[in-house]
Amino acid sequence: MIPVSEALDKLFALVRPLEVEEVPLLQAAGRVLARPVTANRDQPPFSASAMDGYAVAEAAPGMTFRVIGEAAAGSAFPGHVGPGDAVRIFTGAPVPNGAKTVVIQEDVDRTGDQITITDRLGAGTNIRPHGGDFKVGETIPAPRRLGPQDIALLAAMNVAHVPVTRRPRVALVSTGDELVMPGETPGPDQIIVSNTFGLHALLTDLGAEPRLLPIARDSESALRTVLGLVDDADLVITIGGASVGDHDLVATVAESMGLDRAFHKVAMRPGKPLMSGRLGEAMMLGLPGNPVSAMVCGHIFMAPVIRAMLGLGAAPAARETIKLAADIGANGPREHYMRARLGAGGAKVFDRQDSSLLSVLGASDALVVRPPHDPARSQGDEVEIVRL
Ligand SMILES: Nc1nc2c(c(=O)[nH]1)N[C@H]1C(S)=C(S)[C@@H](COP(=O)(O)OP(=O)(O)OC[C@H]3O[C@@H](n4cnc5c(N)ncnc54)[C@H](O)[C@@H]3O)O[C@H]1N2
Ligand code: MOO
Repeated sequence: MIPVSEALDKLFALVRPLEVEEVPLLQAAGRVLARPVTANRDQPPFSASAMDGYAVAEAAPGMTFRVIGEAAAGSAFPGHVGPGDAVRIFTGAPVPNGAKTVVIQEDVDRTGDQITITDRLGAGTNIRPHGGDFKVGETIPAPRRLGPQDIALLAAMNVAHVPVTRRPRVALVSTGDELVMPGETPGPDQIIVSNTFGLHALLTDLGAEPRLLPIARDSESALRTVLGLVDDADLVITIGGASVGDHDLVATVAESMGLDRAFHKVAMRPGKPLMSGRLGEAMMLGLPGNPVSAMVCGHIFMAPVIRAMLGLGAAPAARETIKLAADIGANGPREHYMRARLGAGGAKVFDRQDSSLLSVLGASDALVVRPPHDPARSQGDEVEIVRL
């Protein structure tokens, strides 16, 4: 058995970077920007009014002006604003030549084409300077996962096609005679595939492209057939059949198909029978079948691998330090990822930690990470957590 940190290093060494593709802006949300993108225009491209009102050269309470024209968003006033002139202006309109300030209409009395500034004059010019948001040559740095705000900025920069890292294609293979799909009617000794769907959701969240392959029954030939369907996947994830039982065939079959194994078994709880290697053109990750073990391995190993494939760097799941809300006992020889709920008093570790309990995992929002042989800890002690 190797420690979690060593397993992660071996996984990162197996990752091959993915190509860059250009996608239309509307498809870029959630994708990873692969190259810095540069603005090829200034925003705003002219000094613009921030308010509806009157553009003048100089403003003070009591001053009067003659309105000589109008500037609206999309149609500038072509002339010059001299002393005594005012141009009716609307938010977003180019500020006309000669105007130095915009007086908001609430601070003006108007009669015909004559305006008088009242004594309520507010502070500031109400003018957004040319290039005040961004200028030609300013960049959005890469790599970064593009959120809605980035998409708005890219649009303003007039970037219609965005260079992003291709989504990793991930094949999910469930193994076991006992498994049926959600919605089916299970036999008396069958259960429903669960963690495969949880991993599918996690992969979608991470920006990967997951595919469910048919469930592989517990025979070498069935598993070989399903593994033969992985096609062009970048990552093949098997679930179950990773341990030492007579029906745990994943290592045997994958090796017979050419798996170049990097490791099998990690000193962690849950997740001990994890295995990985390269299988043809794909990277393979063999997860334990116990539902919580598979999901914990999803967060601790699969998610960092997907981020590395996307070019976001080779880093373990982010940890934070937080206080314990109640005492916990000593840990054994494996790094333990304990299901816990965060609250005002800190992290409360659940009493029941069996790796089959999806209801406990569902009630958890963090994993408290206990180093091997960590002694008993008391309420108020600081521990490391990984948020779920
Ligand atoms: N003698 C030993 N027995 C076990 C050991 C060991 O070291 N010595 N390790 C235990 C640990 S730890 C784990 S974790 C499990 C992992 O076993 P497998 O990866 O071989 O998983 P299975 O035996 O196929 O399944 C375990 C459990 O999970 C259920 N399962 C499997 N796939 C799914 C799925 N996609 N969705 C929902 N549930 C699934 C399966 O029905 C079993 O109940 O081995 C221990 N045993
Ligand atoms: O490692 Mo197993 O994953 O403890 O249940």
